Amino acid sequence: MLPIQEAFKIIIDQVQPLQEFETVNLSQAYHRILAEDIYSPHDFPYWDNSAMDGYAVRSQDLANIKDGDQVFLKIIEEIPAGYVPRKKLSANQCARIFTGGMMPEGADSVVMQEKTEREGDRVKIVEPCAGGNFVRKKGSFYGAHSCLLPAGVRINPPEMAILATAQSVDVKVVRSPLVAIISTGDELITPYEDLSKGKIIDSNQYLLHSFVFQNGAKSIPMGIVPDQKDKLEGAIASALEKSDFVLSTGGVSVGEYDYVKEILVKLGGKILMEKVAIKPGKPLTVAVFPDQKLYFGIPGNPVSTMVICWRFLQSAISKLSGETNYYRPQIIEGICQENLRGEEKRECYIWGRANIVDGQHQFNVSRGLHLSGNLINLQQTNALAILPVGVTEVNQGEKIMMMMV
Ligand SMILES: Nc1nc2c(c(=O)[nH]1)N[C@H]1C(S)=C(S)[C@@H](COP(=O)(O)OP(=O)(O)OC[C@H]3O[C@@H](n4cnc5c(N)ncnc54)[C@H](O)[C@@H]3O)O[C@H]1N2
Ligand code: MOO
Ligand SMILES: [Mg+2]
Repeated sequence: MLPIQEAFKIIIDQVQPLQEFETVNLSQAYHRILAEDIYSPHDFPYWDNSAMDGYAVRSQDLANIKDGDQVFLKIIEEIPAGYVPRKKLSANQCARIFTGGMMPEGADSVVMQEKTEREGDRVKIVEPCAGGNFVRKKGSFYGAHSCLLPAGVRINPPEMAILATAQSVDVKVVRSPLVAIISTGDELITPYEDLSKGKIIDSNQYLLHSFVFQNGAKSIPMGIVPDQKDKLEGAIASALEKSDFVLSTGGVSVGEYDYVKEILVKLGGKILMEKVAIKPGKPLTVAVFPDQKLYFGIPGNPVSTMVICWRFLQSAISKLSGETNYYRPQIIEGICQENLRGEEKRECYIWGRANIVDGQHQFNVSRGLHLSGNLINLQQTNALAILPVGVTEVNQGEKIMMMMV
């Protein structure tokens, strides 16, 4: 059995980021991978502006105020946001200004409204004021022509805002990966068919489709393929032709009808792994084809499928997508809330939830049977406790590493 770290490295080293790009409108750029560095001709902020509602002042007029002093400044202009000031401040003058308003010439500071008292066209100020107070200086966040976003990041809400502010309305992104999904098994039916004896509903198709979508790729559903060599060979060949990655579930163990491996070899694939020291998910089979396409033969048990997705496929799809930072998922330390059992030969992943209690992460195991066929108690999982190879017991109150999903 291949250790998990080695399996992960083999997979990741095989994945080559897509080198096909397209340009999309800003409104369509969410969740895509940026394919070029973003620069802007603008300074950020664009101009000196006020961070508060108040009065734009010359700080030297207020510098010497002592306890009990009162200084009156004459208000010569009102500057709402979006208005261009017309007047320059002279000694003992100020301008009424609102948050986001452009600073007038001569002013170097803003006194917030709450620290003032208005008396007609004058304002009374009783506290000294330092230069630069509440002024957002032009270019103080980022200077014009500096790189605002590097290629290879996923465009999430903050990046959407940056693209908008840089006026990058045509965004060069990486083509979305295409991931074909095959469910293998004579026992499988769709959720729309009547459940007849001996059958089982193909839940993996739905799990994988949503997982692929969640990870920013497009799925190509290939449906259910029976355990018949010719049909499976046809489906696998067609999936390889249409997609960047192929994911299938089932048919990778040692049973008489587990045909996936021999078909992969027949179609010219090189098997990179067929048994990984992971529980659940041991018979994970990965093959590479001469055109470098990767095939993931995922064990059919639903929890095994999900754990393989979380442990290996998030990173693989991310790297394929062109994301620079593709290491997933995050692993953090927590305190185990019950006794857990591991194995001598496989790294075990036990599903549950991590919560912060008294500033510390705690791991709570999901109720119900922990078997790789029980997909029901996988719901609302946000963490899997990791018991490394040979750690057969972790007791309540002990530290444990958790994979956050
Ligand atoms: N003699 C041995 N038997 C098994 C071993 C072993 O080492 N020696 N490994 C076990 C482990 S661990 C796993 S995991 C499974 C993996 O089996 P396969 O990948 O070949 O998958 P199948 O046999 O086709 O199915 C396993 C299980 O999952 C159900 N299934 C399959 N596809 C779906 C689907 N699309 N949706 C929902 N459920 C699905 C299927 O009905 C089976 O119950 O092998 C063990 N056996
Ligand atoms: O590895 Mo299997 O996935 O234990 O059920
Ligand atoms: Mg089998």
